[in-house]
Amino acid sequence: MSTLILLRHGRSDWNEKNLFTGWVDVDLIDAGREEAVRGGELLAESGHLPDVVHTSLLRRAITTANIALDVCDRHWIPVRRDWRLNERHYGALQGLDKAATRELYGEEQFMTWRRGFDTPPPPIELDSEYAQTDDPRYDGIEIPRTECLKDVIERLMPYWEGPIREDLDAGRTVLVTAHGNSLRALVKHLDQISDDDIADLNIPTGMPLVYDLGEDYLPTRPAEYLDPAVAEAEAAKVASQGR
Ligand SMILES: O=C(O)[C@@H](CO)OP(=O)(O)O
Repeated sequence: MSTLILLRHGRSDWNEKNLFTGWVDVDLIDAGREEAVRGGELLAESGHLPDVVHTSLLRRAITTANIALDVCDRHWIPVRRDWRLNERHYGALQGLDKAATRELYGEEQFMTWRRGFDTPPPPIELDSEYAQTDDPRYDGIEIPRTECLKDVIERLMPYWEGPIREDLDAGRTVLVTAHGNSLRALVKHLDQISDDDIADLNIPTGMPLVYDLGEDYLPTRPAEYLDPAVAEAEAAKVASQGR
């Protein structure tokens, strides 16, 4: 049996401004740094101390992991980073205001783009200021121009089945610090959630979610947020973005 801890980054500048973010590398705001501190305290208080951390290549996830691990005195553990843990690429929506987008295109289209399983938003123009063209961190990677959740699952699963499982196999407590939609993809797999039902799942910022996994790398019991009341309130805020 092994322990997997999922942690969405703390609140970012664009979460605060209600903008579609995707692969744009925005920073945490102070409240997001505080969430990361609290996340680290919860790890320490609960005794769930990571032996290794996996992060995306985006600053908000990296900084959240650094802060949380510093607080629980695990700043020294090995770090692995991979683009496959990045947020879902939001295509041409990156940089747009969520409420304005909802008003312009209507509730149904807005929710299809935001939470639909297999409908990607329109692709981003390569010369958009919010595209990642020529970003050296993605050298050698075919950068997506847009992604739906199904696409995220496809690019994430090889990383789950490879580097993350390697660490679980070695008996390590694994912390994965990533994003709302890349974690929705992983939770969909772990909790075997249907393509329709995953639309209703929202991951709160900065709150550790702990899984006990069996031999088949699936949960042996329901996963737990380390502060369930705060998790519920924060997930409701994510769900209502754009309203
Ligand atoms: O904008 C984004 O990249 C994501 C996460 O912040 O938003 P949403 O919850 O709307 O998918």
